[in-house]
Amino acid sequence: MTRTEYPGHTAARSRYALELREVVKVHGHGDTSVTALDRVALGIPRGTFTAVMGPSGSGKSTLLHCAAGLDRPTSGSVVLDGRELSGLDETALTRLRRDRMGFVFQSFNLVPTLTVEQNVTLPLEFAGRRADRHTVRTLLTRLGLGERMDRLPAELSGGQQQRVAIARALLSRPAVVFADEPTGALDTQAARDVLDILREAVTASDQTIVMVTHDPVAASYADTVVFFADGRIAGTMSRPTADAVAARMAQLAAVSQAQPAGSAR
Ligand SMILES: Nc1ncnc2c1ncn2[C@@H]1O[C@H](COP(=O)(O)OP(=O)(O)OP(=O)(O)O)[C@@H](O)[C@H]1O
Repeated sequence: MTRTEYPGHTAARSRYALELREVVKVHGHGDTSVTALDRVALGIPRGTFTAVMGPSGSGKSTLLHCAAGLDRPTSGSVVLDGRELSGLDETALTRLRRDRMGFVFQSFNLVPTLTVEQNVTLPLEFAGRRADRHTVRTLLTRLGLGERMDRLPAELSGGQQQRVAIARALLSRPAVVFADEPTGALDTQAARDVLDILREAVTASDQTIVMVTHDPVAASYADTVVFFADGRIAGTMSRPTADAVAARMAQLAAVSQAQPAGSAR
């Protein structure tokens, strides 16, 4: 099976922030086992924005968990920033996640008792490093939060809270930012602002973002959409438009209705 990679990029290893090599993930055992990922081969070039889409149960969350080392593949390997995750023990994995990965979730996951600035610098403090105040201020100003550094999360709108979470994810310039439905809890305008920020982090700052989403509009901000169906890559789309993504998703949903998601394979 060939690795799914994007046009214009060679297979040179250093180009990839993240590689999945023939990754299989089976949940459970025996008759009730489910193959959530079925020999997934994927290379995510550095400095690109990738959206991962697919019907419910197609394996998106499992992919994100295996890629971030939160779950171990049954077979195959994951290489993040040149490091193969299967060779790392839990301590090394935790360190790699802290130092080289950023996370943005639908539910923001901010610490309610800490200010915006404290939330943003928390991962660095856990790593025993001091955040440069000027860098933090510059980042927060770029994200429209320069005047709100001393506020608590409860004093901010949902969109502002998500921007704090994005600042937290970007501060250490991680190799990959994983975003799981980052606009799922936001209204249309706040969602657009968040997507603009993610897009700019890639275009202007060369960050690498992998975003799971159900929303074709959100996916249209990516360079490439990777479609999943039934634990396998069902195709990719470069320079996606929301309409083209929605049409492809409708096709996948029709196929998945014919073969119910979650059926044991
Ligand atoms: N811990 C688990 N134990 C057993 N089966 C699981 C487990 N986690 C996921 N699965 C199954 O693996 C398959 C893929 O699930 P996954 O959550 O990765 O899909 P998804 O595309 O993220 O779905 P959704 O869009 O609904 O979040 C599904 O059939 C699911 O029921």
